[in-house]
Amino acid sequence: MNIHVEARKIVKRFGPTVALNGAEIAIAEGETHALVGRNGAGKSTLVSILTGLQRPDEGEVLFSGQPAPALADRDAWRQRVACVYQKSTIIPALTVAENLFLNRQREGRGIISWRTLRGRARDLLDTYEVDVDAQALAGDLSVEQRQLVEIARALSFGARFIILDEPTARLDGPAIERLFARMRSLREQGVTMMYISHHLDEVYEICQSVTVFRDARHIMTRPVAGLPHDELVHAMTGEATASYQARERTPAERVVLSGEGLTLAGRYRDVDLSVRSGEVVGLAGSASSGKVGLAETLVGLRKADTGTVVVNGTKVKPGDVPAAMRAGLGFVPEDRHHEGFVPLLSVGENATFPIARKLGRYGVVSPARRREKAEEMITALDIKTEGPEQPVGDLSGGNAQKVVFARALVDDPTVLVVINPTAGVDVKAKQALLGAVEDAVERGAGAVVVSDELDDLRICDRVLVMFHGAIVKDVPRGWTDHELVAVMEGMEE
Ligand SMILES: Nc1ncnc2c1ncn2[C@@H]1O[C@H](COP(=O)(O)OP(=O)(O)OP(=O)(O)O)[C@@H](O)[C@H]1O
Repeated sequence: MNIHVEARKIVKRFGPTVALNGAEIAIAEGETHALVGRNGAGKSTLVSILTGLQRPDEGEVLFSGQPAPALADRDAWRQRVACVYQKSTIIPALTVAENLFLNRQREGRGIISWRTLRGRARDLLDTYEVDVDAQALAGDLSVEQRQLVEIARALSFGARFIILDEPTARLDGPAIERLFARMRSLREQGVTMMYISHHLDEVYEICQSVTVFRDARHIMTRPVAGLPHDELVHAMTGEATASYQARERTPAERVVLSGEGLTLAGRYRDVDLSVRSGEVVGLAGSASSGKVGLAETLVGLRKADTGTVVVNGTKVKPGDVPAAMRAGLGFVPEDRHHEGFVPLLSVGENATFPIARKLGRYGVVSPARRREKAEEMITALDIKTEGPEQPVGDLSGGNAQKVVFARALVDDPTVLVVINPTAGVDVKAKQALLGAVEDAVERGAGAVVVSDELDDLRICDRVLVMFHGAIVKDVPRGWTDHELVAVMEGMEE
C-alpha cells in the first residue's frame, strides 16, 4: 500500500501549550482516514501543518514520499492538499466564479476577463457535478453548497488529497447523506481523504482507517472494520465512557418562555409555543424547516414580522438581545464565530460577560470575582485552556464552544435557548454540556434545545418538529430515531 500523506514526529508549541508532541499520521493512497480525539487533542493543528499554513517546530511532512514544499510556495501546496473547514474559506461578498478563480485569475494572460472567468467557472462546476450558479453570491449559498464549491475548487487545483474538518457539523441528515455519496464517488476516483469528526458513527460509515490523538500524541491507528466502539472511545478519552442517560423530571406549571402568533416571511409562520419551568423542549426539523430562524427570534437575534415573545413574564422588544438577556435569557447561538464569542477577549471576559453588570453593581467590575466565576465555569465545563486570561481565539474549536456555553449559563438563566449546542464538541464534553442544560432545568429554568443531533434531543421532555416553517407535531419523550426522522422529513404515517 502506498502512503500518500505522512506526518512524522511533529512537535508544535504555542507559548506554554504543546499542541502536538511527536504526533504522527500515515494515510494510504485512496483511503478515507479518520482523525479523532477530544477537543484540544491537536487535530486542527495537524491540519494547519498538513496544509502548509503553519510550520512544525520539529518533524516533517511528506506527500507521496517527497518532502512537503516550502511554506511560501502556495501553489505547490494547493496542488497537493486542500481542506474543507467548518468555517468557510469562501469570501461571501464575491461570486462563486470569483471564489473559484481567486488567486489564479491571471493564469497565462495578464488581463482578467470576467466573462471568460464565468464560463470557466461553469465548466468547472459541471465537471465536478456541482449544481450551483457560478454568478451567485457565495454568501447566499447554503453550507452544503459552499462545501461542494470548496471541494470542486480543491480538485481543480489538482489536489488528490482533501481534508474534511468536521464537515457535517452544520448539515442536516439528507445533506450528510449527499456529502457521503460524493465522498464515496471521490474515493472511487482515487482521491485520498482525511476526515475529522466527533461523530463516531460517521467514522464507521465513511472511513476505512482511524487515527486517534490524545493530549497532543498519536495513540493508535487501526482499520475501522472490526474496531469495537468502546475501544475507540477508550483510546480517545483514556477511560471507559458510558453513554449519556437523560434524566426524568416533572415540569412545573409556570410558563417561562412563550411565543405567540410568530411569523417571519420565508422562514416560519403562525407559531405558538410555550416552555415551562423545569421543562426541556426540543425543536427539530431539516435545514429548511425554520427551526433555527424561530429560535433566533426567541432570543432576539431576529425580528418576526408578527407575534410576540415573552421571556420570564416580560414581553421582550423584538430583535433586542440585551433586553431578552435582562429578562433572564441565556443562549448559545448557531454561529459561534459571529455571535458566540469575541476571539480577542479572554476566556474569562467572554464567559462572564452577562454578569458583568451584576458584578459591577457598585460601580466597577471586580476582576477577582470575575476571575473566580470564570474559573468555576472552566472547571464545570472542563474547558481546556491555560486560564481565564487566554484569548478565546487561541482555543480549539470545541473548547471555544464550551466558552459560549459558559456565557449562556453563567448568570443562572430562567430561560435557556441552545442552538446546535454540541457542534464540534467531543463525546465526553457533549455529556458535560447536556448535563449542564439538565442541571439548569433542575434549578427551575426552562430550556429550548434546537439541534440536528438526535442525541441532544434525547434530553427533551418533548420535541416540536417543524416542517416548511410550521410546527407539525409535538412528540413526547420515548420516540425512536426512526419515528422522529420520519416526522422531520415529512413522511410520517
Ligand atoms: N494559535 C494558538 N495559540 C495558542 N494555543 C493554540 C493555538 N492554536 C491551538 N492552540 C492550542 O493547541 C491545542 C490543540 O488545539 P487544536 O485546535 O489543534 O485541537 P483540536 O484537536 O482540533 O480540537 P477541537 O476538537 O476542539 O477542534 C489546544 O490546547 C489549543 O488551545
